[in-house]
Amino acid sequence: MGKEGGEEDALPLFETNEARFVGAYKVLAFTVFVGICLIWVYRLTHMPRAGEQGRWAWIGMFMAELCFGLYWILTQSCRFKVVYHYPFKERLSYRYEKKLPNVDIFVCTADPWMEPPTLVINTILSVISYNYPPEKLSVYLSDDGGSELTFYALIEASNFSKHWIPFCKKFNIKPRSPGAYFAQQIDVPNITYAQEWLAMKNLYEEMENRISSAVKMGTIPKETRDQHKGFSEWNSKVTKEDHQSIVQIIINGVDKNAMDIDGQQLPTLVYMAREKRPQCPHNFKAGAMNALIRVSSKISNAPIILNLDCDMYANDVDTIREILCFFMDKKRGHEISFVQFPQQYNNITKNDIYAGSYSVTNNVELAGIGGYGAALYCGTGCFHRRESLWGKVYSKDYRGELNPEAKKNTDKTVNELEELSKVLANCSAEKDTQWGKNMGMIYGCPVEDIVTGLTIQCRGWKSLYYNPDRKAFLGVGPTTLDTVLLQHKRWSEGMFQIFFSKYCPFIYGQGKIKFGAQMGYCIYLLWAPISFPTLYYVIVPSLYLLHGISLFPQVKSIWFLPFAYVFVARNVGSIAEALSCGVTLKAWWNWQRMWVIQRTTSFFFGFIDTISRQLGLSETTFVLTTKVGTEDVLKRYRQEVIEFGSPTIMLTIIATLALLNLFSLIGEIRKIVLDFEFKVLDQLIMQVILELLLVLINIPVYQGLFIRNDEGRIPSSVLFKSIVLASLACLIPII
Ligand SMILES: O=c1ccn([C@@H]2O[C@H](COP(=O)(O)OP(=O)(O)O[C@H]3O[C@H](CO)[C@@H](O)[C@H](O)[C@H]3O)[C@@H](O)[C@H]2O)c(=O)[nH]1
Ligand SMILES: [Mn+2]
Repeated sequence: MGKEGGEEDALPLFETNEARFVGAYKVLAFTVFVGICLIWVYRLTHMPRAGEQGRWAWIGMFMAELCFGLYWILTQSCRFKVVYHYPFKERLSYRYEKKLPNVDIFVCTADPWMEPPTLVINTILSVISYNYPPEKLSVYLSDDGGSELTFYALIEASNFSKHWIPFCKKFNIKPRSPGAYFAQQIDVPNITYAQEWLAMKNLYEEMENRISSAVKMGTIPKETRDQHKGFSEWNSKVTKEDHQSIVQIIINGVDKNAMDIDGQQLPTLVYMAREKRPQCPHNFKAGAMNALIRVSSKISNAPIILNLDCDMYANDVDTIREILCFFMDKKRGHEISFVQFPQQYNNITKNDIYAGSYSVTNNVELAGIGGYGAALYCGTGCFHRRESLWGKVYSKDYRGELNPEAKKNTDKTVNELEELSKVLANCSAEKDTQWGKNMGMIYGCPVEDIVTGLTIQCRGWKSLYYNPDRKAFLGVGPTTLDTVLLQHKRWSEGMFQIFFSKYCPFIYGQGKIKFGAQMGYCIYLLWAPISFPTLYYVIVPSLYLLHGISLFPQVKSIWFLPFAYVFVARNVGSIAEALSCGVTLKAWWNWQRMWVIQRTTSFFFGFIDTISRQLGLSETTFVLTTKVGTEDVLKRYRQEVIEFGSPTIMLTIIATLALLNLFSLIGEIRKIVLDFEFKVLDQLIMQVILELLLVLINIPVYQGLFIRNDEGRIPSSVLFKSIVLASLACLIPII
């Protein structure tokens, strides 16, 4: 190879390109910015004088538009810096195949009912069969549910993996989550494949049945129980909230007898339920992750860690090799602390009814923040360098070698390792330490991921966002409106809390991360307060319309132009962005509905809860996202019919606002038609258009209120309350 090999060695392992059309976008953004400034000028110069009707409403409109405008500016920096990375995995294999580092994979689960064990083991099976040397792979499951059923499912999965891994490798199948694999249509290339496919499918279904019946009956088959010593950890005293540490090495990868049916070595597989005591705060997922970091350091101690939620199976087989191209690149690799993949779901419907595809967030915003070297850590689908996650500060001399010989505890027996690890999973392991502060995941915030990523970046590390064509991980997206709203409430609340804390990117990150990245973070951190201008815009113009008072310029006025321009340019731009991300126009429309609904409910309550926590009135909680639904609910989801479900306050707000918009639009139309008040139209046209758009967006809400009679409609108690509330609002005297 000689000279050629030398040249080959010098080539980078990945390349980074900037997105096209950024220049054109900047021009468009500039014109919108001018438009926004003109709107502000109009509001200031045309304000009704003291004593005139509508003065206060006008000031409110100005404040709302000021907030929208400033928020829009925040969303620009990331759009100026969108980059895409391309790894060269052939170069990696060519150069480092013999020196590949060990990789630890952490999967977190927290409840066997909301996160069924079959779902969990599908994720485990998808990663245990990665196209990567098995002796270098260790998979850990953290079970915050402390459930014997999950442990049992993991034992079943370990037995199944002995068949599954050879099958995957023999036919090079994708994806390697058996559930997802058998659910897809496949072409059968030959008879051997067909036979083995069928045999494997049966094996999988038998296992699935055993697990579901164990879950249904709440008991574990006696023969399995007798086979594994681990079950002795569960006695009548063990509950989800109160139990000792349990660490069970189910497959010990260093044991030469741990083989699959083809005689190949198996990856290590570990079950962990950290100690939980009512008096000791467990810090939710962050606590689980920190326990995993410590426990794994005793068992496999790999320099690279992949973190996954239990519903996120690996969809590509070569992901580890791709991210190693980033970490092992000679020039830039050593600075990189983590590589984040987008959070994507495999159950998104064609028109994305709950806006769960995050297409624009994933393809544009996150890629753009990544362009500033500060990709956000989003909790799942993220590969970390163990050292930086542990708390190391980046220094210029750091070489970033991923030692392939990292210590594996070959000299200790499984029992010894388990006993050592249990101590590290105890509550006392963190007493008087920096865990949760400067080490591992940060505590005290419902979005531990974002704040942890930020602290890592502020220790000098870079992070990279990677969104490959074939999706690397796929999870289960929410299938009811309730779930979406609760999830977004947790997120908006957690993120606003960061903004308010010492971790505010503009203070904590000052001088440490780029200004563009500081702005990028705030797009999300300010979700909660953006609820106020939105609520204002949804409520006040419609009340004033009812009373025939105009809050916008007339069509004939020159000031009509900036409003019209900003409205059209923003929406055309946003549609173009959406279409370029490959979504349908209807999906874009559905996003607008979710945008209004989330801002007026989830984000609003997120705001209230953040404030009440600041005042010490409530504590941090973590409401798990449900990952299962009844057949009936799933059917409606597939038909893209919104599942309104139970009578919550949030639902009452949604219905009340929708009715208010409807009442004011009907009132106005009535006036125009009955009283021939066409001249009013000229004055009020913008308000009428605003109401019309809101009413059109809310059509599914009216259907849920008045037309539908399935289980997912809006309950009649909510209908009643919202009619009363909206009518009362119409009677409010206007000042
Ligand atoms: O006490 C807990 C609570 C949650 N989890 C796990 O955390 C993950 C995320 O929970 P989920 O209910 O699915 O929340 P999502 O909103 O879907 O999660 C996103 O947002 C969270 C922060 O709000 C991050 O922790 C997640 O990684 C990110 O995927 C799941 O695997 C849970 O099993 C625990 O291990 N322990
Ligand atoms: Mn989730």
